[in-house]
Amino acid sequence: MNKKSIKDVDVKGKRVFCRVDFNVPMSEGKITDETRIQAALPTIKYLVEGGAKVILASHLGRPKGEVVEELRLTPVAERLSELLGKNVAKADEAYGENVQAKISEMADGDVLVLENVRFYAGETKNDPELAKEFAELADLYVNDAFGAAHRAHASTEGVAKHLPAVAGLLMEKELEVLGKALSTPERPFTAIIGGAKVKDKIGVIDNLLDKVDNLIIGGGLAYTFVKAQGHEVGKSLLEEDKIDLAKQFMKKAEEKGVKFLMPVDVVVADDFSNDANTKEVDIDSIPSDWEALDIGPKTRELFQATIKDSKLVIWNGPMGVFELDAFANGTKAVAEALADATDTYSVIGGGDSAAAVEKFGYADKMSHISTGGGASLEFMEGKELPGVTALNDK
Ligand SMILES: Nc1ncnc2c1ncn2[C@@H]1O[C@H](COP(=O)(O)OP(=O)(O)OP(=O)(O)O)[C@@H](O)[C@H]1O
Ligand SMILES: O=C(O)[C@H](O)COP(=O)(O)O
Repeated sequence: MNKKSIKDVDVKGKRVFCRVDFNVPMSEGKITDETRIQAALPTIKYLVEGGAKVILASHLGRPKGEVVEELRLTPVAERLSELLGKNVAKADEAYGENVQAKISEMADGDVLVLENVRFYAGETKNDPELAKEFAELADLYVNDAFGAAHRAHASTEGVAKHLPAVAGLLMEKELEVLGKALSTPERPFTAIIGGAKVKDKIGVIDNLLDKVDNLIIGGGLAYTFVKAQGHEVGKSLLEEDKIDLAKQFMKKAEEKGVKFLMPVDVVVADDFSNDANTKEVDIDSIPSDWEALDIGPKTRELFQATIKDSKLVIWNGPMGVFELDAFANGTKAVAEALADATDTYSVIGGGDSAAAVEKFGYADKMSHISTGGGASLEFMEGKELPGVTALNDK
């Protein structure tokens, strides 16, 4: 990585404004998945042990510039305190006099969690005044929020203009793993792209076609490709305006010598529910009033065999509606194959695929699960991440 990290600077006695991604799923005031808090611990511990005054900033949800009681970071600060085994202070604001006063009382190694930065309208607008307010609080800026690095916001980008700005350990690891995978991949290199819409994956498919040996397409977006191949898709997800693009992608794959793998059979249902009537059909036999909600058994085998023969696999997006048990087998089969393929370096591109791997109990068998959904997708598209660009070069 050509950006400075916390290992390149002295943190002792410094007030450190550390942007983390504590955007965790919550239900009735309880954290339902603390992966992102766990993922931020190495940097927080490094700063604590290094004698910094650790000021943590994060967003939670999308409160749109207003205080939303359910989106306060208080439960996160409480959980962090348990995980660190030490007192963690919490501010009810993210800058200003009260926060300054709290910081002035901090001893080296103390931790303070600021309030949700998205309670201020200036955050998502990347307001320079808000960025300056954040900078006023600290001597050093650390960005460990890989999950929010694709956002040019005041706490992810603007603040870096006013302070020495370096990456945290999670940020560094994410960039190293994803960067290495895309620049010097071990081969055969396979990308598995699923999820709901072609529209969301155009950039990533286009960029990966320049890099991979095999491209596997599954999930709801596959049916636009199936239609482009000339098959009927019934009531399956279809983006009519992307059929031509799907054809172009298949042509590009052929020109580049990329093996393009699509579902050869599917599980169709007469309703979008666990109780629907279902059947397995070949890809050229989707009934007109049924929808394909998962890949079928032959496809599972085909995809699993390709995974087994790969040295590196990047996976983004489920193969079917994995939230419903009746349509989870395809996604489960991919997760299982990755878990079994001990010689294969497996990179899970965050979001729903990460949730699926967790759900099926294979998380600890994966080589790397990214904490970024949108961020990892933009990285795989080859886009610059503003939160990374803003950091100081080595
Ligand atoms: N065949 C299908 N028909 C309808 N929906 C599907 C199908 N296959 C998968 N999905 C749905 O796609 C959704 C996931 O796609 P989406 O593009 O939102 O997430 P993702 O690809 O994991 O991206 P992110 O990383 O941003 O979460 C899931 O909710 C899943 O149920
Ligand atoms: O959950 C995420 O992907 C990140 O925390 C970014 O959140 P956002 O999409 O609300 O900016």
